[in-house]
Amino acid sequence: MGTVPSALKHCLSYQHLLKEQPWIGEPVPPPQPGQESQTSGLPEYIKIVEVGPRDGLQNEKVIVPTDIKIELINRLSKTGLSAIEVTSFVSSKWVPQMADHKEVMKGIERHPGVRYPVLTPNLQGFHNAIAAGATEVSVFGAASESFSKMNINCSIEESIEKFEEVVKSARNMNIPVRGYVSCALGCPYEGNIIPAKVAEVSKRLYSMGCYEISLGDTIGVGTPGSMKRMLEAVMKEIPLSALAVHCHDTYGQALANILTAIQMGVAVVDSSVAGLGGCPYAKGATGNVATEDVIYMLNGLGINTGVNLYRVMEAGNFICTALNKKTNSKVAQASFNSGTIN
Ligand SMILES: CC(C)(COP(=O)([O-])OP(=O)([O-])OC[C@H]1O[C@@H](n2cnc3c(N)ncnc32)[C@H](O)[C@@H]1OP(=O)([O-])[O-])[C@@H](O)C(=O)NCCC(=O)NCCSC(=O)C[C@@](C)(O)CC(=O)[O-]
Repeated sequence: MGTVPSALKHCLSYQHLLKEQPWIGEPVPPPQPGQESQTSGLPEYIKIVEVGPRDGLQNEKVIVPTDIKIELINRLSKTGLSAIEVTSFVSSKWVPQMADHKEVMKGIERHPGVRYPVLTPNLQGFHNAIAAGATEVSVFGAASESFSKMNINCSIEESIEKFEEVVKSARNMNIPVRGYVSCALGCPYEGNIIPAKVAEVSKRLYSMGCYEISLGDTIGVGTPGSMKRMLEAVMKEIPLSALAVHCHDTYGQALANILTAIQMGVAVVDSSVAGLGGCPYAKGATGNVATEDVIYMLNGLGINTGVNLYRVMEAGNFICTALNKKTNSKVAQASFNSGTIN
């Protein structure tokens, strides 16, 4: 901390913040009957979908040991999160980091009230996921032809056909399917993506039976302005209650974009512990918005997430220590710098 005045050091101390402003670390209780909501027009509850174990780790150069992945998920399961994306049933030639999908899926402790979705690009991935014990899957499409080709080796149209097969099989087995639309605010190969294309792909995924559509700013180029325009287009086609946002923080806009989305009524936010992440097929894209930073912002807005910020920070500290890297969470950095978390 060097020459930082002790008063500021005190302010940065997470434990002091916790003592003095309990709303920072603890989920906000729902309003009592007759009590006015603190959120003034914003959703009262936001579901956080933790994507760290999958999106966060998939781009790590060095293969993360399976037991570390399992331990991370087990720790995240104790934070109050209700959805943790565990792994991807994709080709290990394409994404070597996810090659241990079966072992991870079988190795984790399942906590009541927590869902553990996994990515499945096609029927092969779906069957492998189910055999490993998955009870929820996600298909992942894109609003950019070039990204679709680079990421899953087929056109958007071909991907929709593969996803329909997955959704049909999943329906027969009562397995919920989530749908991703990548490049919702820009593409690493095509640049600008028009909102109408995002709306079109989202509508197709929703119509085929995906219960939730996660709109991915894959390379983190969006701004509150482009987020608003894109959501306005998508909301004409899909109920607000079925939308999620998935923001990478490459240009430092993720929290502002998320705030814009929740001001428009979106109540599901994807994020990654310690801000880990990136997509192997979106060069230069940095991690997802950090879960810690999203919870800190939502706690400050009086929005309930049910997630304990302190425990997420501990999980973040665990994975950063294991990976020997610095956290990307500003909230965790502030706390580490003040010496209260170690
Ligand atoms: C989709 C494929 C498999 C097509 O890959 P392909 O080469 O076109 O597949 P194929 O059907 O021609 O089969 C070729 C080989 O792959 C195998 N194969 C085929 N399917 C599977 C499977 N499911 N699991 C395991 N193996 C599989 C298949 O068995 C065969 O093996 P071989 O005979 O050569 O030994 C490939 O392109 C792939 O694995 N891509 C992965 C891409 C990926 O995981 N990207 C990162 C996740 S997306 C993301 O991060 C964005 C997101 C979701 O976070 C939102 C955002 O930020 O925007």
